[in-house]
Amino acid sequence: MTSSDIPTPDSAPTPRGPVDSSRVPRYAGPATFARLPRIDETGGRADVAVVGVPFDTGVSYRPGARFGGNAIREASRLLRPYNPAQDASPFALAQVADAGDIAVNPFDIGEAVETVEEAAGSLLDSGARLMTLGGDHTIALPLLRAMARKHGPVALLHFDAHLDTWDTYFGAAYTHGTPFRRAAEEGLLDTAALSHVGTRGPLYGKRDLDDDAKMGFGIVTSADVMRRGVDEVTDQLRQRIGSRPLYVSVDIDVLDPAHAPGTGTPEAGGITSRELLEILRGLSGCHLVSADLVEVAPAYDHAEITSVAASHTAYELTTLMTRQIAAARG
Ligand SMILES: N=C(N)NCCCC(=O)O
Ligand SMILES: [Zn+2]
Ligand SMILES: [Zn+2]
Repeated sequence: MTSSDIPTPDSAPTPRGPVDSSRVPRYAGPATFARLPRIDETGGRADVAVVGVPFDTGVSYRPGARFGGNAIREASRLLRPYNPAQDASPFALAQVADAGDIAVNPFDIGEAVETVEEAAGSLLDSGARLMTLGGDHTIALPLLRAMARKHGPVALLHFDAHLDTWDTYFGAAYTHGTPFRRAAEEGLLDTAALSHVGTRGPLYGKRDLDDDAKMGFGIVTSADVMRRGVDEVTDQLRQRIGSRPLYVSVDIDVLDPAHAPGTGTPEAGGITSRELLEILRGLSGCHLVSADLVEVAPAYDHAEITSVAASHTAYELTTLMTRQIAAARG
């Protein structure tokens, strides 16, 4: 590549947008996220790559999140191109493309983790930010490894019913309950800006909380969101994050089972989809480098409740990223 090949802010081509649902019925044709082009249809170019990771070998309870990405793509057919809550047309601001699925080994967690890290790394190297659709929460570890390689230690905003900072399950280090302990041990996280949001439910012991706090995490429980309200909570999170590179990881079980029944380890007393979407919208000043959305298990879903909530969550995250990309281009 010569220097003249390096895209400059002014030379960014007009993004190729989604299929127009006023001309082609939205239920027609194969599903990509939000009916966006596949990455091979944009010449391999994506400012934001939506990528699936069909993997659920790391779960401790109900399996099925390997089907999450495609369920979210199906539910995302109903999304529309203008996002009034953020006053933005995300798919016109930057190229968002569906990069398909990372083909990971379902029988070897260690190999799967390596494959995700490599594939995520090459998408990041191509200049894309990632909107990853899981898959179970194990995949956050290789994603964070790829992020840290590019950005250094990142701020983490983790929406989940669970801490996911446990040590091992049955002696296994790589599971969906342990990604953030591994990430902390490996120095992938900026310990001054780590937050869980929406945690609740029984733990193994008080020590779980002590260990978690030692890693640097602050906690906003689902009850805190209810008592203090979305605006106050979001202000506090934003202050903590500041201008650091931010990675957002959303486990769909952060939502109450009434809002997300289709997941493997549901816990009563969660936040609403309205609260989740509003907190995300409040992050518009933050430097969001990539995000994941995990633990959608469509076999336990009803009427696509969970995958619709997930598709809207990914839409808000994608909007945040495209707004920042467009603002940086000026
Ligand atoms: N990451 C999710 N969804 N769940 C973790 C639950 C771990 C456990 O069974 O204790
Ligand atoms: Zn969870
Ligand atoms: Zn989780």
